[in-house]
Amino acid sequence: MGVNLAVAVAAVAGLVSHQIFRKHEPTIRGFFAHVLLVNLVVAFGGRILSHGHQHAGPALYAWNLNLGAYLGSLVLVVYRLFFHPLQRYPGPWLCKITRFVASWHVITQDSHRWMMKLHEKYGDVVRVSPNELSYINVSVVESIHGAKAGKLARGPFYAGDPNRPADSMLSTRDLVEHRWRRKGWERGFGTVQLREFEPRVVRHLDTLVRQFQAMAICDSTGSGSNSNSNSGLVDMTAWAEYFAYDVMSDLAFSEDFGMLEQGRPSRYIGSLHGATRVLTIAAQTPWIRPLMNYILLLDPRAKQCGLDFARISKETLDRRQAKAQILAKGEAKADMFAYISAPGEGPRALTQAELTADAALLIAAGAVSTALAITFIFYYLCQDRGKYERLQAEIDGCWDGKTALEVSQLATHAAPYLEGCINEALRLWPPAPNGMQRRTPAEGIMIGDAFVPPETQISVHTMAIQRDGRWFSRPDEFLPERWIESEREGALGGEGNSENKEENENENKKFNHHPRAFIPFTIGQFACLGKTLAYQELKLFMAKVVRNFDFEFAPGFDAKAFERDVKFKGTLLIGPMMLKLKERS
Ligand code: HEM
Repeated sequence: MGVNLAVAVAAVAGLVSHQIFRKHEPTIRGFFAHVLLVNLVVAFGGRILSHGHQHAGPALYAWNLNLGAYLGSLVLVVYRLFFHPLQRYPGPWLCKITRFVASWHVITQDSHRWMMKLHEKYGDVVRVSPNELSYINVSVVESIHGAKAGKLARGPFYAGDPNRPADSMLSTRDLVEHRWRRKGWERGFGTVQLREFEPRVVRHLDTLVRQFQAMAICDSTGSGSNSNSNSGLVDMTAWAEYFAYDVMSDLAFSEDFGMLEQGRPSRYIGSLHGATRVLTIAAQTPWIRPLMNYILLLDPRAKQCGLDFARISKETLDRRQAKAQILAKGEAKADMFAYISAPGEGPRALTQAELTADAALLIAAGAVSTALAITFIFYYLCQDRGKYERLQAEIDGCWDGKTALEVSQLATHAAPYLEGCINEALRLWPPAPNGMQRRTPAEGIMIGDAFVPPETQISVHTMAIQRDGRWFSRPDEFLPERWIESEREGALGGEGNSENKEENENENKKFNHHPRAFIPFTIGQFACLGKTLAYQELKLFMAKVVRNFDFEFAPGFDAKAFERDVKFKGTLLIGPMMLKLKERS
């Protein structure tokens, strides 16, 4: 009886499931409804077949229940492997069945490397989860993220923390809502605003230089100017963070955390780092979200960090709103928040909860990535003295070190090598290395020459495309020269997949690079709003610091281990980078 029933139910369930799911992946609710349906069929069938065996009742029902759940899952597995609309896309079979594999790599914090390996093995498109595709071909970047991707909303990854009182501009998944909220933000990032903000960035750099001078070993004597036995040693990871967070809190809210002055991190950084791991895992795995509160009970530290982060963001907003009167009268300098919170053309005013979410986003989005980029620039420059000296010579030629420093002195034509160094660090280690998840619309979409069904998650994997030898020759090497047109001339044939004449010419350059495969800030409607500000900060930082100091790895610092230990937690996560600094005479 049991085997016959199992076969009959599996066949019926298979047919029904195929009809229900044939166009797209089931939602979690859909899956449970499906298991329930199979259960009903099993229970009903079991009841008929058990007629006359009254005593077997409860045991038989339990058996039916198990069988129903088992068959329901089995049918889903078979469906995902053989009948799913994405079944023809390559990928590990376990990833086709369950999202848990991808989630596991987020838990172990190595998802960026895992994704790169998947692309190496399976090629341009990989089915990384039952309902998710990752791409690395340059020809689809525009369709997924660029001008042609207007209908692609952000994917469920962005739904994030179920406990959050409101969405920030970044976590809003509604296209219309995102568009009008982003307009408010854009006002704070205009050319005029950035010019006004510039002296404030330089002021923080002056504090940093003073602190480094106090730690530096005097160049002329070679002896320490500081009695501390650690004199001359700095942790660039930490100081880059102090700089980036102080700048962002100042530009965003007209106050700074005082990290550069005090030479130690504020609680804000600790709470942000502590809170993001669980949030990233939850973002990756939608079914975990309802369980978030229970998971946090197992990790009280993460829970406390989350609460601290929310509290500090709220306090910052409260202080800023208390100052609003003064700012309105023009007695204090405007900041980004003045623009974001000003009533715009949107259909309604932002709620207090939305403003708090945006306040947290403003500092976190602005500071983390900039700090990472600074550290990686030093990571590569300290491995090659020739590159360090070339950059130093270029900066010496742009700025005398005495007059006020302005970013206009470091424009691309004047300091191309500096820009090349920044681009290479962002190419090799994009702070947000994994793809920016998008969801296909209800009618599905063409990506390249293939139709991708409705409600599928898709993205271009940033780190994998930026390290692909077809788009960047010698892809794992730090070569700032590849961004300087005159130095890209040369004999080496490229390996690029050319699509037109311009790209054929590109292939014959010595350092082949494909501008459309360089997407550290992503592109299109969700592109980074702070890109220009980020270049401004990075250029000013490098000019001030490299003009005044020489750096090398501290004795005993293991550069290979530093790189090997880079992890992913929403953004990259790196360890301390100890450098020895020396003031230039
Ligand atoms: C090297 C530095 C930076 C990098 C590599 C970077 C990268 C990115 C990326 C990849 C995104 C898309 C995120 C997503 O869709 O999930 C993004 C969004 C964003 N970034 Fe940046 N960013 C940097 C610096 C900054 C700075 C200095 C700010 C200033 C506040 C900023 C503000 C934003 C904002 C507001 C968004 C959200 C845009 C939207 O939702 O429409 N970023 N950034």
